[in-house]
Amino acid sequence: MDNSKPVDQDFTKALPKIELHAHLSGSISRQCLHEIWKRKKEQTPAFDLEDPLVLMPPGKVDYTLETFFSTFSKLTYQLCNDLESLVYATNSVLGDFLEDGVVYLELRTIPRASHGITREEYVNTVLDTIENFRTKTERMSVFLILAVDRGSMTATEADKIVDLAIENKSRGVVGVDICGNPTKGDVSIYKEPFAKAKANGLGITLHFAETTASASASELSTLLSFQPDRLGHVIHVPDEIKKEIVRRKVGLELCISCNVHAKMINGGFLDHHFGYWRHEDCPIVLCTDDVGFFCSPVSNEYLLAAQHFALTRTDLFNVCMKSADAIFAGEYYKKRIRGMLEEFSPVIELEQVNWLP
Ligand SMILES: CNc1ncnc2c1ncn2[C@@H]1O[C@H](COP(=O)(O)O)[C@@H](O)[C@H]1O
Repeated sequence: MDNSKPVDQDFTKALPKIELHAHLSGSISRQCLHEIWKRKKEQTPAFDLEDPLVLMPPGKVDYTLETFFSTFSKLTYQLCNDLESLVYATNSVLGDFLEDGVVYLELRTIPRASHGITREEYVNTVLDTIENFRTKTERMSVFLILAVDRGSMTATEADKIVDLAIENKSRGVVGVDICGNPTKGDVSIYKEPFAKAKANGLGITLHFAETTASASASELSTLLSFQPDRLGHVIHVPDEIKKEIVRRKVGLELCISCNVHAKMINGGFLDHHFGYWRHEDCPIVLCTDDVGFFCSPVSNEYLLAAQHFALTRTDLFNVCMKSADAIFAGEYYKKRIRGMLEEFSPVIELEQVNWLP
């Protein structure tokens, strides 16, 4: 790898990347939300919601956790509340990741029941859309993680989500997650459903220590007792727990732009804990979290990491190589990602980057 060449957007876009922590509804672009809004407005002129491009003006990324969570209920979920919109949004999100040079995606979503749509229909629709997408391109492999919303779900509801995940393993559901507003809920109620998920061979990823409110010693040790394969965010982590995470070599899904813009960390990009974790022996996966809000695609997360932590092309390449260890889909896909990276390495030297299908 020629490190005399700078890390630029062309490089980070062409690099075969993986994304493991993208929330479906948070990844919908403003333009796509606008298109869904326009269609609804045409079908029902009395549809009483302001244009997403007004509610989420282009360039706005300063969502605090409070404004962030309320935007889903006030806007996104008002638009993606029918199966046609869900298909449209899912296709748009998949296309955006492909276009950004992602070669392996584990998308996550909370199966929401709404307006006559059951959780089963929601999951089936997303899986149908993914299956249809697979027929159009082989470049990007796509899998699904089903998420439990700690802000609203009971243990029985979490159990139902885990059952749905188990039932749909053969269709590409690879894991389960606990997400939602970290200032709400008691994660210990999900112990049994997550034990069932583990026993049935699903990957476990958990939102972990996102805020001080969700970083008490008891919450973190409860979450670690679920035997997670990966952790998301890992911000407010005491030293003893950091040691345990390293001992277990847990995969870490780090979301630099989200954490900086939402003020989940103190300080700016340079202060992000990527700077700490990159020296530890855990696979690190740079992730977008919610690119629809923070407007930083995966390629830009790699660029930011390079710019703020003085990383070379080889460093980024190595982050990608190691990140493959953290995927849920198994050895075949790990080899596939590593093979794509190996193929990419000489291509970059010759500056013949031409991977789009
Ligand atoms: C700071 N980052 C985050 N922390 C915690 N939960 C998050 C999140 N970003 C997104 N979500 C969760 O994912 C849902 C949207 O996608 P789906 O409707 O499931 O596709 C949000 O409602 C929220 O519960």
